[in-house]
Amino acid sequence: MIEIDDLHKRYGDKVALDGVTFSVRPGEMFGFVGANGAGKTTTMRILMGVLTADSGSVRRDGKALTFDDRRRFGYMPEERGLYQKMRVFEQVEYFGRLSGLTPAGAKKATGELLERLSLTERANDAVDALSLGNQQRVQLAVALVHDPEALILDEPFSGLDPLAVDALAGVLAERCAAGVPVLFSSHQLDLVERLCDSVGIISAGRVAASGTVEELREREGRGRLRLVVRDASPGWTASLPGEVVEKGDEILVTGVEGDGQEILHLAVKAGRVEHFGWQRPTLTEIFREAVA
Ligand SMILES: Nc1ncnc2c1ncn2[C@@H]1O[C@H](COP(=O)(O)OP(=O)(O)OP(=O)(O)O)[C@@H](O)[C@H]1O
Repeated sequence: MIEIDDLHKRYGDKVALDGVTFSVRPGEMFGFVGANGAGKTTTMRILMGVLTADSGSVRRDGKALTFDDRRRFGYMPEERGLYQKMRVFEQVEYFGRLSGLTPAGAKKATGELLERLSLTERANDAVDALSLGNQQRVQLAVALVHDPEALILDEPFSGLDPLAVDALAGVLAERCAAGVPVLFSSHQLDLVERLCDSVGIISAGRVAASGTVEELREREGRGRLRLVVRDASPGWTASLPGEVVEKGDEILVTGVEGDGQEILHLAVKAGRVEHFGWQRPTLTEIFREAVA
């Protein structure tokens, strides 16, 4: 288990982190989301030892992370960091060797990953001859080549086409299934919702909400009813409690207390109830609420 505990970090007068706490379990895919400047990169840099925190700690199974632990992690930094003139195969293999693989092991792992990320045909091209999306794939191969014990990826999906997104999602899911904790940041909330077991929403240097996607939807969705009432008598919604938004026959009521039976009763009296149910928010709606 990777534990991030009460991290504080200032850059001069600017408070970047104001008590960030969350954890990522083995085999868990954790999506780290937040507005620009919320503190995601700073948190991941501290986790990887690129930056030091003013206070707080980063632990693995209760023990402070060491240089050796981090060497066995796969990291994709925001600033990236490939040798632009080096060929793709050579580069991934080189990083594999740096992370402790044998020459034969590095060669084998590089070949497999390039195949997986559809880069085999570009294996002998220099990185600067590749499109940005393909450079991103190489960066991912570098993070993955040594079969890391944990993955810390800063916006790994940005700039990837849908096929590359699927390929990466498949690789990450496999690593998770093998028990590896995976933490990645992203602004693509639909993707985070689809892929992640858990999510942390960071806002102004604090974790505004965290938990499994299901927990968040359950928690934040309480009190939101959606109804579809056909042929209703005009103006019937005026007596509904809570905040009411109407779109034709569809009615969304928020701030509902109790089990909503009173609302159902009024709806049945007013017209033909075609739908009545609690509405669970999307991650985007939860995000908007959490960072508001
Ligand atoms: N080297 C630095 N010097 C001064 N301020 C910094 C530095 N790095 C980050 N900050 C500030 O710290 C805050 C957190 O930045 P950080 O890069 O961690 O956010 P982020 O959530 O990763 O944002 P984004 O989604 O835009 O990548 C921001 O206000 C940013 O301007």
